[in-house]
Amino acid sequence: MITLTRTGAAENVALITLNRPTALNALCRQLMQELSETLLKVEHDSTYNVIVLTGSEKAFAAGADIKEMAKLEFADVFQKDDFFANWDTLYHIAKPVIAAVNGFALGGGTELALMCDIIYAGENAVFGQPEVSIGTIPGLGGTQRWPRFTNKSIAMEICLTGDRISAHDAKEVGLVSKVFPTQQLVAEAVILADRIAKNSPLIVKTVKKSVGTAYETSLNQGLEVEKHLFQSTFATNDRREGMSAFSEKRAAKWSGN
Ligand SMILES: C/C=C/C(=O)SCCNC(=O)CCNC(=O)[C@H](O)C(C)(C)COP(=O)(O)OP(=O)(O)OC[C@H]1O[C@@H](n2cnc3c(N)ncnc32)[C@H](O)[C@@H]1OP(=O)(O)O
Repeated sequence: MITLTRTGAAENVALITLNRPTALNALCRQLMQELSETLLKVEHDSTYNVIVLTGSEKAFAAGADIKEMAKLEFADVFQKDDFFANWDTLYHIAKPVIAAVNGFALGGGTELALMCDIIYAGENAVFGQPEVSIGTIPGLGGTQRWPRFTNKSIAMEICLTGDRISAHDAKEVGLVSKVFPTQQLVAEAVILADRIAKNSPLIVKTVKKSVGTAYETSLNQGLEVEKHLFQSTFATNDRREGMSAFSEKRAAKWSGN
């Protein structure tokens, strides 16, 4: 249900594709287990620097698997076994993750994209949180990340109505950073991944940690974390190399330490 392809100019971009076409990439347990395993494999393989997560042209993911969920009771999801085990692996990956979203990204599909660091959308992308229309609520971060990434009014409207929004509307409200023709989307996401992958993986990881802190703390706490992370780069060879290379007018050669 998941394919992993090595790509990018330097072959250091992991293209992870959700591949369950018969159910529009609905996020069943097996798919999420495989996704989690693939993400951890890439995370621990130093030959990969950046991850691009995508689906098909028709669907990034049509949400959690409703047919699987329909059989569950409260005790199943709360106590007996954690229905969301492994679902947030994506959010804890230290390497940058770019979501390349074409087609339906509904419910858990939108929430999966919201766990990524950057969202690029194809012109046919559709985002939304339709859980309210099937008697439940977003459970993978939708009610928390929409207000942080857009604003309260947009978040409430999306989550209370279940309405879908287009790629261009998603860009307008700040959910996605760029919109591309559907067929170019993945290539554009890989070009972006290449630009990130040209930098030191060590420093890229530090940048991700610092920006991510802005969504977890107060401004003052975040500024304190940023200051310490900035200072910590002065203990790295890559910081020395980057500044020397600038002065010597040459390309930096990163050692990753
Ligand atoms: C914490 C997270 C919670 C959640 O995420 S709750 C789920 C939120 N998502 C949704 O409510 C969306 C459900 N899906 C749909 O509304 C529609 O699909 C679409 C609008 C996305 C596409 O409609 P169309 O193009 O007509 O395709 P089709 O015939 O409905 O779907 C093709 C096959 O895919 C299965 N499928 C689609 N979405 C899901 C899903 N979320 N869970 C389980 N199966 C799904 C269908 O049932 C069907 O299968 P078959 O051909 O066997 O009838």
